[in-house]
Amino acid sequence: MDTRLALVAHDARKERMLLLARDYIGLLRECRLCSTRTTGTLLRKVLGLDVECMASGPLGGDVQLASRVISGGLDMLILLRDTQCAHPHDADINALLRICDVWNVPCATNEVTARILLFHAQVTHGMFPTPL
Ligand SMILES: O=C(CO)COP(=O)(O)O
Repeated sequence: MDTRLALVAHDARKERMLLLARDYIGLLRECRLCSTRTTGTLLRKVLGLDVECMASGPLGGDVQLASRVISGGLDMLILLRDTQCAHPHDADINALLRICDVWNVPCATNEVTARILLFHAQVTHGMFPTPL
């Protein structure tokens, strides 16, 4: 499977991201992974995953991921969002989520939806419905 998957977690969700990634480690090893810098570094160090790192979120990493969606280079986004505080780059986060909707890229912003998407990807080998 060659699914191109972006994994991003705000600080308050990084622990949950690691647990989620550990649960799906077999699937993730078969995907092409990219992340914002701090999330990606953690996934590399703690789980040994091969992750391409963009800039950190506050430094524009979400915008880099949005650009990748626009150029057709991303199949799925998991962005575990911290809803309890404002972020200096809220505009970038909203842009990334909007661009996923514009381009019909499956996108999860909470852990339960992320698990549903990963389960689906596992069962279908990364096949998502194509819009008509
Ligand atoms: O802020 C983020 C996404 O909006 C995450 O960035 P980091 O992975 O660099 O912490």
